[in-house]
Amino acid sequence: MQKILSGIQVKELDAQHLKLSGKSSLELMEEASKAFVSWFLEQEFSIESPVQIAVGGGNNGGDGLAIARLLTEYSYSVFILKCFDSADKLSSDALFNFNKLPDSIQVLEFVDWDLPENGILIDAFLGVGLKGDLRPDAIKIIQRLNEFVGTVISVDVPSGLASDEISRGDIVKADFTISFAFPKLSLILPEHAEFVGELVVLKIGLLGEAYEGLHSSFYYLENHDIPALHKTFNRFSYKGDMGKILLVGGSPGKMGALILCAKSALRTGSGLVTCHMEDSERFIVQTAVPEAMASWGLIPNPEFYDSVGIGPGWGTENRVRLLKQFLQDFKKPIVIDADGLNLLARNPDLLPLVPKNSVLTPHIGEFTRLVGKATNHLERLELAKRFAMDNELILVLKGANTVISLPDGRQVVNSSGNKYMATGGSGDVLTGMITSYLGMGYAPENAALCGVFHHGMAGEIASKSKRRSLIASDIIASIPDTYIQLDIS
Ligand SMILES: NC(=O)C1=CN([C@@H]2O[C@H](COP(=O)(O)OP(=O)(O)OC[C@H]3O[C@@H](n4cnc5c(N)ncnc54)[C@H](O)[C@@H]3O)[C@@H](O)[C@H]2O)[C@@H](O)CC1
Ligand SMILES: Nc1ncnc2c1ncn2[C@@H]1O[C@H](COP(=O)(O)OP(=O)(O)O)[C@@H](O)[C@H]1O
Ligand SMILES: [K+]
Repeated sequence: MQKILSGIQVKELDAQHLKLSGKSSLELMEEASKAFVSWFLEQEFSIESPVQIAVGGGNNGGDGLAIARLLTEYSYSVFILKCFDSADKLSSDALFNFNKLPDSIQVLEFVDWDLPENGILIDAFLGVGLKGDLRPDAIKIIQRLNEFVGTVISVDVPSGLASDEISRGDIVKADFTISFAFPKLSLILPEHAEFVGELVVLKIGLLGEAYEGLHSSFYYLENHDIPALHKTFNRFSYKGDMGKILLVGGSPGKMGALILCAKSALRTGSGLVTCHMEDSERFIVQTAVPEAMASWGLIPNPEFYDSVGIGPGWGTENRVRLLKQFLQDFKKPIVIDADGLNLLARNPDLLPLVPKNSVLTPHIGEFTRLVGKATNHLERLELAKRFAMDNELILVLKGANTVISLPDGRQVVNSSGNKYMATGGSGDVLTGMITSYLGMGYAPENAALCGVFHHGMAGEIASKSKRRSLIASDIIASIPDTYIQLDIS
């Protein structure tokens, strides 16, 4: 997994990397710009769309100038919007690229920019070199860039966004942010979602010795990390190897949550799924998921199960005794979600009974009730880290970039998923997936990482054809494609 570095560390990395690799900063700029252009070409933006590039005086602007030159090689008509005073104020690498601009590129003074109605705006005004509060002239530029109605693509970070803290005020509102090597921490904070748009991280050769030497407790979970986290099964595997799991949840009017959870566990690979619910509700489970078994009343013989997921749609009335009894009897890691978490929040004496390395999956509301209130997401992540370490639990804080806090203090930021997954029942699907992996004997950390990643990826696959029509069942229907795309048997 790639480490996520702070803005200060990024500076340190640049300097160290150039020293150790023998590369020049100009070579690195060319590499980043080429990676950007490859991504740009993959999007198949119309060649008819004019491309305006807002260029600042630092190396972020330098990237913009190199991108301009490269894009003309692919027949795009490119305009430079000069957001710097004069060429002698450019950083040396930016100046080099300014002097290499082909004649076909028109360079416009920013004040003369006649805001077009459409096309593409590449924002290479300010990157991670932003220091302190924006100067008044920069604020004006950002406000005007934000009047543009076409597609806005920010290079490295949306201009005006600070790298390590919560930013407010004037920041470019991008449709896409194309960052290099690893995401800067501020790009994954929900407070910044309206500025970052869709986050794309492109690999450039910045991840050598210098990068290895820098410490961070934040990691970024991506496609290529996933196959190694999976267990393999052989041809003698039988349904017992694939895990016997119990899902406790549902209540009158909320049986859908348990049903989605059971279906998703089965699609993830569970061998044997039993749903535990109130007596009166068992027929709906048996009808909706014939592959699952039903149980009600007391939980007989809990030791039979390899893992257990508790909470989706369960309600909180008259549940404490059953939960307490169960936690006293069951010693293997489990998954707790939704009303299971609400019960823990109301009965903190139960928390020490939760088996070590269990996976708790709150959304922000449940997190606030269980762990505490935070004034911003950075503070919330710090609370999450402490909670996971102090209780020796794995805390999955759900959201646009779900963050998995591990008992050893590492915090893993998920890269998969999209806004179309913000739909009722999508969390229940995740609970089924993580419980399924636990039941298959995955280490709890790997179960949480695989569950979160595959869930987001299934959402992405489903949304290709569904967009805002996506419902939680579509996520379940796309779980098989995640195995196919990641080549997992
Ligand atoms: N890691 C690297 O070495 C690479 C860095 N690259 C690019 O370089 C960027 C960083 O470049 P720099 O360090 O030159 O910094 P930037 O270009 O991000 O910022 C420096 C510019 O911002 C202006 N500025 C700073 N604070 C300001 C404020 N408060 N109000 C108004 N203007 C302000 C400065 O006057 C200067 O023009 C990255 O974001 C990335 O785009 C890429 O070339 C790829 C490789
Ligand atoms: N904007 C988003 N981008 C990516 N994933 C999202 C987004 N919004 C929600 N999700 C994911 O969808 C799921 C929603 O879970 P939850 O809030 O528990 O919903 P529910 O209670 O309806 O099941 C989480 O896994 C979350 O990470
Ligand atoms: K930028």
